[in-house]
Amino acid sequence: MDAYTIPKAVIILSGKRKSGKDYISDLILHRLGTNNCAILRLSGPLKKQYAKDHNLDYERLLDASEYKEQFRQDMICWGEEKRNQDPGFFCRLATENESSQKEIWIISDARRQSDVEYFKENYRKAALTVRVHSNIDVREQRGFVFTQGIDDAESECGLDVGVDWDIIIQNNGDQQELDDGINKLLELVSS
Ligand SMILES: Nc1ncnc2c1ncn2[C@@H]1O[C@H](COP(=O)(O)OP(=O)(O)OP(=O)(O)O)[C@@H](O)[C@H]1O
Repeated sequence: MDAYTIPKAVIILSGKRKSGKDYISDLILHRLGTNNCAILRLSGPLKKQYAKDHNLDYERLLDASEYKEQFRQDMICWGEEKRNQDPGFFCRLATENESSQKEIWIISDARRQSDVEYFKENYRKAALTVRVHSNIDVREQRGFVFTQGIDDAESECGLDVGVDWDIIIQNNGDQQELDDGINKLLELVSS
């Protein structure tokens, strides 16, 4: 087993659409360095595993093609089924690739209670939960448009309540406030 298969820190990011999860994941990665740290996406392995199980072209499922649209609904159902059988299924897949050899993981897209529980249960001492918060008007300036069926679904609202976040990062366009949040997080990572 590789020395870093057990990470030193697992930074679990959650936030609404266009709150800045990807943006902040990149900032954290930049601060910690790619030698030590990697971004792991929970949404990535779903398509990969679906393609594998159904003998489909993974690359074509990733782009904005008709091909993907043909399978979208079935892929969503398949994902739900897998998660119902095994809530940690996609979390486990996301942490089984080369990136997970790094000693610090940034999970950039936790969406459900079961995602947070998975990492807290499996990496109890290393897990740090982070909520990225942006006001609705700021999110709208970044292109957010409320979409029924997405923004009122579990995948968007599952973590609105019920988690005692270790850190809440405010990402409302004030650089100092954002830096303060990230600095506080990095202090926890190194403590
Ligand atoms: N502090 C910031 N300064 C400048 N641009 C920002 C900042 N935060 C976010 N953005 C920009 O806002 C847009 C949305 O951010 P991002 O993609 O990180 O959000 P997200 O939470 O990952 O969204 P989604 O859930 O839709 O993937 C991006 O273009 C990003 O570059």
